[in-house]
Amino acid sequence: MVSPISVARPRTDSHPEASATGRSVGPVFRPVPADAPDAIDIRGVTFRYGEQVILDDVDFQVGAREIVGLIGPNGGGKSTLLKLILGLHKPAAGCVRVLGRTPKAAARHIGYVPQFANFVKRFPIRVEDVVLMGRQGRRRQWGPWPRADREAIGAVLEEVGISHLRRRHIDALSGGQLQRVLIARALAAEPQLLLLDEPTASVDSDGERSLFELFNRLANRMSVVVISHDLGFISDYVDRVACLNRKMIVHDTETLTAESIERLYGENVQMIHHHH
Ligand SMILES: Nc1ncnc2c1ncn2[C@@H]1O[C@H](COP(=O)(O)OP(=O)(O)OP(=O)(O)O)[C@@H](O)[C@H]1O
Repeated sequence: MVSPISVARPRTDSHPEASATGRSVGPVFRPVPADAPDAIDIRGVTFRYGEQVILDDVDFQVGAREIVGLIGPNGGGKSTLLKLILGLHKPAAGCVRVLGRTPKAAARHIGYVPQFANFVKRFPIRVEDVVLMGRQGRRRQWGPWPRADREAIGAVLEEVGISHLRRRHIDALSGGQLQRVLIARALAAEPQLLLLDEPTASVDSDGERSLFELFNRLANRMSVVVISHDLGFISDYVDRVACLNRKMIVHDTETLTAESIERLYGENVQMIHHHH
């Protein structure tokens, strides 16, 4: 018999006023309008670096307030797919729509947490300065940050659990703390769609669980796509798992099994390690 990896996808922070969709009520819960566009609608997308086909006729949809895990072997094209959603790459064929618009038009409503290895720590700046950077796209004038922005990031720091680090310089942070700072920076933009590229790569397993709980909570008010190599965690906290290895296969987590993953990739995704 084939055993499912997980069937439990509880929403954290559940509340008696949970909506008809079964979603729990988060801090700034608003019902999903019936006509809300998909957060991501990718159809027939092909992308190449030179001659190398990285994405081959990929379809991928993510609904409003859905949380989707994106898995697949190293080099399978996961980061490339996020870059297409961000409008940093253009497809050779097919169509990418984000929040009902072109990626470029949607960009300021997308929060992006890049792979940790890409972040240079040696800037002489504090946590709050990094997080305030996330407000830049909403800014109307230069000069000191208005009080409203400082208050907004106070709420974000609290939500991400790093209020106590607000005045700390970033080169004094642990990997897990810095990861939370980057998540807070993305949330400071008040995104409708949050993209996270391996946000738990440098975090221990307690930290990883608490980050996945946070992502699950955030999906009460935004759509979330999280890349991870850790199937055990991911399947506990997401609505669906999408498997990408040049081609895309999307599962409901209730039908995803270790055997089906192995069949698709010829190996256990949990055993794939990152080499950055
Ligand atoms: N700028 C680039 N120029 C050429 N090839 C690239 C470039 N960036 C990535 N690639 C190649 O594209 C393929 C897909 O890379 P991508 O980073 O999207 O994979 P991934 O699934 O995110 O992998 P990982 O799990 O290792 O992060 C890889 O073969 C990679 O070497």
